[in-house]
Amino acid sequence: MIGDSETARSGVVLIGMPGSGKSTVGRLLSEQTGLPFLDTDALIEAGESKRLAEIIAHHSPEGFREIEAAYVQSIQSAGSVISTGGSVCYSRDAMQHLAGLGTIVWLDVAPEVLEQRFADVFDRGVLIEPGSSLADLYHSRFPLYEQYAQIKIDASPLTAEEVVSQIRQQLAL
Ligand SMILES: Nc1ncnc2c1ncn2[C@@H]1O[C@H](COP(=O)(O)OP(=O)(O)OP(=O)(O)O)[C@@H](O)[C@H]1O
Ligand SMILES: O=C(O)C1=C[C@@H](O)[C@@H](O)[C@H](O)C1
Ligand SMILES: [Mg+2]
Repeated sequence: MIGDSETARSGVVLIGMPGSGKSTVGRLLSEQTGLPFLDTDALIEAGESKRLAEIIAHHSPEGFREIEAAYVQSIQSAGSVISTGGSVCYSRDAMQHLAGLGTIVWLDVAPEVLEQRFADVFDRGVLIEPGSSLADLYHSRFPLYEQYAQIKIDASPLTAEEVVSQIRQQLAL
């Protein structure tokens, strides 16, 4: 667990698997609290003028991770709600930077639930080895999300509104 300064406490950084609800919950939390909202996937797409799936298709997984880490480390907005991409957990530097911008909240959603949320994980542009399942990805990323999270929400049985409510309760927002 890293990042515990006063500045870090003023914002919220959502991490977790693709489809765990980071963008949905982040937008709702921003609407309810009035904190500005930033989605790192949108930041990358705007900066590269391409859709994520296209960017991923044109780079190696390591290449995409470097691009993502550079965009994330360019963010200066402490005190915002920041929804990240699921793969940001691979960059220690990016995670350390995020820890300086807000409390890191992990939306933990079981792979069986994630599978119901999108038909084809490969269409979505996720960094997953061909032949691997969402469950494989979940288990390989679990220790990374766990390492960086300051708060973990067991979000599998919750609606997006309930997740927002738990975050607001835990952070007194
Ligand atoms: N708590 C929830 N319960 C049910 N469905 C949800 C919940 N949160 C999000 N969803 C739905 O799951 C899908 C994925 O959500 P979302 O795009 O917010 O995930 P994400 O974590 O931002 O994914 P990515 O890492 O790909 O950006 C959307 O269709 C959204 O409406
Ligand atoms: O979990 C992942 O591997 C990804 C999730 C998306 O949010 C994007 O950041 C990108 O498509 C990779
Ligand atoms: Mg998202």
